[in-house]
Amino acid sequence: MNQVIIDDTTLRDGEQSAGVAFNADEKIAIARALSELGVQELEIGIPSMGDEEREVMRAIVDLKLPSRLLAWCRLCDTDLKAAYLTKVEMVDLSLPISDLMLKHKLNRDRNWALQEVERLVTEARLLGLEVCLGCEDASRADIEFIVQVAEVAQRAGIRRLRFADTVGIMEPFSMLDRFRFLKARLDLELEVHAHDDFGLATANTLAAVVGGATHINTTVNGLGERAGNAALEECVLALKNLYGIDTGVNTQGIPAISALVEQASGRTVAWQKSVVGAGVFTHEAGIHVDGLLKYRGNYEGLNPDELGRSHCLVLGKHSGAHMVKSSYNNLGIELSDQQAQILLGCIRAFSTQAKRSPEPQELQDFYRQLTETQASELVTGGMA
Ligand SMILES: CC(=O)SCCNC(=O)CCNC(=O)[C@H](O)C(C)(C)COP(=O)(O)OP(=O)(O)OC[C@H]1O[C@@H](n2cnc3c(N)ncnc32)[C@H](O)[C@@H]1OP(=O)(O)O
Ligand SMILES: O=C(O)CCC(=O)C(=O)O
Repeated sequence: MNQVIIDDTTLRDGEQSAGVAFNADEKIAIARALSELGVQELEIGIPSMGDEEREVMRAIVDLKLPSRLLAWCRLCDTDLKAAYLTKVEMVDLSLPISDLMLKHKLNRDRNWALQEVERLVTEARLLGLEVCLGCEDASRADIEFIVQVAEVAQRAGIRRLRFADTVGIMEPFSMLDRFRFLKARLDLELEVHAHDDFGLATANTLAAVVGGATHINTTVNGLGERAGNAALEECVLALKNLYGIDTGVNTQGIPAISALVEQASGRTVAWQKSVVGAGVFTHEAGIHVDGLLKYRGNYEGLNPDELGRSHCLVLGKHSGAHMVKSSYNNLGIELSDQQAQILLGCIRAFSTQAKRSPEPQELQDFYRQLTETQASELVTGGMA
């Protein structure tokens, strides 16, 4: 299995999520945190956005982080010159490569694309910049034309080709085919950039890796245009656990960076969001909790220890007697089987009505009511 380098684009495509705007301090903090986490490459912004953006990018460059820093550029002189001013090491020079976008976005044709790629890659190399050729809308492009452009670009000095599923329409089997094809035809680093419009960004990214991608674009919490990009946390954990690929990312630091980006972006992470959601290691269902109490491995696909997190077992409508006994045990109360069944009924009724788990004090109250009822029944029975 090939090695995989993460080129995280939280600070570029992540910030493109409508309504998200990081300030300078937030951009710098996120760049620093990603680098400390072990992410090897960071796409830190779009220099052509103006002086302010360039200044922040330059400030990130000045941090001298161990990660390689990239800038995103359109295929034009102004963007390239703006990128040069930031002193980043590498640019992603983006060509809308489908006939659809060449015609309907740029009003250009394939010949123009080939000439401009050759000219601008040459210029970038003369400026001392490493180049990734970004193929925007690659999923709707003629793959033979992608190869033709890549060959021209390679002669001009690119080291990498980015295949962007700009509108998020790929599915894993087609992505696998495309990357196998590109890998067979090109001797270049290959990068995948996936969007989550159909919920397949991570699956498509993994498929690209199997097909030969050497680099993957990710964003923290899956932030990004529309439905977002492939989530850093999902890709890292899936590559590690399902494919045996270590990306060099310290998984223990993932919850903290997720919280940092959640806060800076103003985009709340869903409770059940894989890996980083607050509830993804919380269990209520009786059969699962019983299984976990007996042996964690029974219901553990992803080990929360990898993230410095732990399982959380809660009482609710779907609980079973084992969890009821265990919860009361934690309060120093030993329940009989019969008591556990009665209290389970109380807990179910409470959770359905209150839409939450009972607090320890409420469990104590249920128990007190139960024992008082049992005592009075004993007395009544004795008097009868
Ligand atoms: C798929 C992606 O995610 S691509 C990245 C998208 N990100 C962003 O757009 C966020 C930041 N963008 C911006 O700040 C601005 O759009 C800027 C500074 C880049 C450009 O701003 P403006 O010059 O005002 O142009 P505007 O955004 O309205 O239009 C885009 C122009 O770029 C052209 N363009 C778009 N992509 C490319 C490309 N890859 N290469 C060359 N030209 C391109 C469009 O055709 C249009 O040019 P036109 O004026 O000749 O029709
Ligand atoms: O061309 C690229 O670098 C990819 C740009 C992008 O963000 C996309 O196509 O979704």
